[in-house]
Amino acid sequence: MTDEPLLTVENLTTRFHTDEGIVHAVDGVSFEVGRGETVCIVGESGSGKTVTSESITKLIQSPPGEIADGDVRFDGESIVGMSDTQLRSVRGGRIGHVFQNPQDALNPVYTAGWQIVEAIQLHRDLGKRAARERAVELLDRVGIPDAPARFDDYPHQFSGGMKQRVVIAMALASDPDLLIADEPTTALDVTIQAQILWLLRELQADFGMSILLITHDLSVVAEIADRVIVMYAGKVMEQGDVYDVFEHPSHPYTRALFGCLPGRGGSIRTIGGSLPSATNPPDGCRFHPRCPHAIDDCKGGDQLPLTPTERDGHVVSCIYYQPGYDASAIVDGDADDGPRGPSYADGGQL
Ligand SMILES: Nc1ncnc2c1ncn2[C@@H]1O[C@H](COP(=O)(O)OP(=O)(O)OP(=O)(O)O)[C@@H](O)[C@H]1O
Ligand code: NI
Repeated sequence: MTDEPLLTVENLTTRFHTDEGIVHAVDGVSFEVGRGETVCIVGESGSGKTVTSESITKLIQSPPGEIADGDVRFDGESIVGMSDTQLRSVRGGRIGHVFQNPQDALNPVYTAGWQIVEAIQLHRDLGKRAARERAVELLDRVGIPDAPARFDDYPHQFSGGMKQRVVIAMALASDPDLLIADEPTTALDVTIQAQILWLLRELQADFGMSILLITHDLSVVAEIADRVIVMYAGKVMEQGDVYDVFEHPSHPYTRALFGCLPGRGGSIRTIGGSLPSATNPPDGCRFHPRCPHAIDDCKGGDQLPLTPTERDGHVVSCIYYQPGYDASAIVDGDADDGPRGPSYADGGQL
């Protein structure tokens, strides 16, 4: 064991080769997830959140996908260089993955209990009886009432929310060190969504695992994240401690996303205009065509590297935070809960 973070993603670059050209889905993304830490990725639809999370365990289908550059290190080992056999023991083993739609993760012809037993036995040398006991324990732990009786039920006998709980139990079956959850609640009713996210938070506290969570629900982010990564058009725009990002959203994009939070709740806001073309992204800052603060200097060169703000670990990729520029132009004059106004409401649809 070292002080190294559990997960280190460095300059991750994932592309898709399509008839329309090369889709630059994830372009030089770097971040870390510490041990026992919960990190949330937020950003509009299409910004590269899923591709980032699926690149971590090389779930990207190739072709058309390709991890063109960068490295992913998990507990000190490079995943990018792993063989398929090594990868299989990491996936669903030390890294659990919960996808958006529980339907896809469960096999309709096997009972819920059987599927969890299988997930347990895949990674642990447990006899049938012990694995069954553990499966019932897990079903109970994820909040399935009357778990011993529900063990023999088939997926269709569970409601959507209960199904997602079963999927989470499956992901926990191998005692993962990292749980990746990609919008685990989008397919569910609003009230159930909150319950599932609270469950994740409780499980994180119990199991001590790290969580990488992708969600559109900013009230959830505020509640459960330790750190937040804001992505836009394949790039990280801002990253920092959850309090810093919520109290001092610094990139104009983050400020736009957070802009219409009723109180501190709400979802990712719809911003005027749309994401740039993924095959032909703009030069300069990827957000400049939609940014009310854009100046000529934002329009050329590469996306700026993430530069520190005055808060520890809070970094932002925006020219206003570079020496010689004045960040107060972005932050001052906006309402406390972020920018509003015509420049963000030009009627564009996402
Ligand atoms: N198999 C694929 N082939 C071509 N392009 C793809 C493929 N998968 C993803 N992309 C593209 O990669 C970019 C990033 O997609 P991604 O699914 O990561 O976005 P996201 O942030 O997860 O969005 P959402 O919030 O809608 O889930 C998009 O431009 C998308 O169209
Ligand atoms: Ni996604």
